[in-house]
Amino acid sequence: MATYQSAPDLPLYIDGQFVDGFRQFDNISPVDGHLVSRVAEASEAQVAAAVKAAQAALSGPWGQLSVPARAALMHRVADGIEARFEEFVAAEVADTGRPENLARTLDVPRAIANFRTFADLAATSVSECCETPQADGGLLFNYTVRKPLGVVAVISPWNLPLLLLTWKLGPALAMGNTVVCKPSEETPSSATLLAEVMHAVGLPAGVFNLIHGFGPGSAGEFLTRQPEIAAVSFTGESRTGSAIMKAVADGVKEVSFELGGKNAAVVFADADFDAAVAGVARSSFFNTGQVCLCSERVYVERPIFDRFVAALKERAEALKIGYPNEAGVELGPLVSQKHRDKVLSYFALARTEGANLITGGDVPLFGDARDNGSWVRPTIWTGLGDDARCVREEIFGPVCHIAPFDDEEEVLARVNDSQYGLACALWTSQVGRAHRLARRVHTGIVWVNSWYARDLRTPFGGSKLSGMGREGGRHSLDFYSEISNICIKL
Ligand SMILES: NC(=O)c1ccc[n+]([C@@H]2O[C@H](COP(=O)([O-])OP(=O)(O)OC[C@H]3O[C@@H](n4cnc5c(N)ncnc54)[C@H](O)[C@@H]3O)[C@@H](O)[C@H]2O)c1
Ligand SMILES: O=C/C=C/C=C(\O)C(=O)O
Repeated sequence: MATYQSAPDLPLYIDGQFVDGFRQFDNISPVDGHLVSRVAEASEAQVAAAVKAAQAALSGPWGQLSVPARAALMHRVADGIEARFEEFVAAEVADTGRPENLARTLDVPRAIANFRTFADLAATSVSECCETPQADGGLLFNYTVRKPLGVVAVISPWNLPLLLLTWKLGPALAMGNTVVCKPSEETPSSATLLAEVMHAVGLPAGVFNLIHGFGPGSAGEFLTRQPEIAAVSFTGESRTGSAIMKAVADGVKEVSFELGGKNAAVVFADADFDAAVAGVARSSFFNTGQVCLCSERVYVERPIFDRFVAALKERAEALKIGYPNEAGVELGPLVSQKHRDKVLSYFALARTEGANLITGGDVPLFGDARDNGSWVRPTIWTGLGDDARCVREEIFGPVCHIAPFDDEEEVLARVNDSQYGLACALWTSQVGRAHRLARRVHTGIVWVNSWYARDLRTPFGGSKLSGMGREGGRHSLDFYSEISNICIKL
């Protein structure tokens, strides 16, 4: 049984040593506001030291390791996470208040899979080659080799803390880079536990470094401004991506951005109704709506609109909200009071914009310690126009707006009318329509009769304000390595 009571102070991990920061900040539970831990904040000098240690490690034993040897080490990291599985569950629950079952079935298993998948992909990847006959009868033989980029800055968000940190760490390390990681200030616990696993596995000092702190004017910004970093892999808000892009522009650093979204779910009248209701309830309220892929916009074909709204209302009101270790709990709190204030500001905005409130729109009163937490109710609106801010701006909470539509061309235009382009879920029984629409939707990812079903070999990422680049499968191998072409005249 995972426990999520207060933990000890959380240190930094720099050059193979656990060290204090220049000051500490509080890590507060979103369940009931209790102090989870005090966290070391890295100074600019400590961030610079971490990057220098990572740079030095590239020319040490780590830089001499073969791909299979690195892959074997990644598997040992996965073994280390497995061995401390319940501690990782407790760490994610302590910081996010999520249901234990979610951490046990998604977050920690995916961290293990992230290391194992990219260890195996790196160890089995092949390079390109070609032969070019010459006019003089000679031959040119071209082949490519993958080299590490160097020091990679890994900056991750709070909504799936361990999953998203390891989604980057797995391929970055498997491809021979060294890393300096800056997890979100909201969720430092599982990253710190991971540092203990890395240390126990015996990664050479400087290969993996962990700094805690905030963004602007703190560890996050300091990291992006270090001249020695070769690339930044970032997941977070679109505006943060923009700030990081500016910070690394002068150095022309490589960036991989997985940013925000305002994703649509489209339900046609011919869809499996019960599957679509269950699927949209999941895609709108999963992880309390704190997933960049969540459907905050739902379009339902007019003949089933009223029936669908009623059914989704019933599902939302049946969701079990409760303590992380309660049996059957499905929804936890939002990650912080600050984030709840943002979500509540959209609840108020919706009233101003004239939304019909179908359910939710407020804070549940428990009459216990949870009233000091960051809870909101799952919320459904209808009646807003496509130009409403609540229909255009990312809210990042358990909320969706449902609108009717009449035909494919209309709904396609409305789905694509967004500054984001991350994900879309289509619910229909017509295979031809599914393929036709899927290729015309302007998002990096389209699910048909499903949502957040993942194969780690597939490209993941979005367009427009949703990001730059793709990670997943060989796309991660490509991003986290420098490819050189060697041409030999035979
Ligand atoms: N596309 C995806 O795969 C994906 C996944 C998860 C979250 N997100 C997005 O992330 C957001 C929620 O996460 P969040 O609130 O942690 O995002 P955020 O951008 O506020 O913070 C993300 C990380 O960046 C750091 N940071 C903030 N400002 C920085 C700066 N100027 N320089 C360097 N680092 C900085 C933060 O400390 C944190 O570690 C949502 O918009 C969500 O859509 C996207
Ligand atoms: O909140 C965004 C979730 C991103 C998920 C992934 O990057 C993944 O499942 O690999």
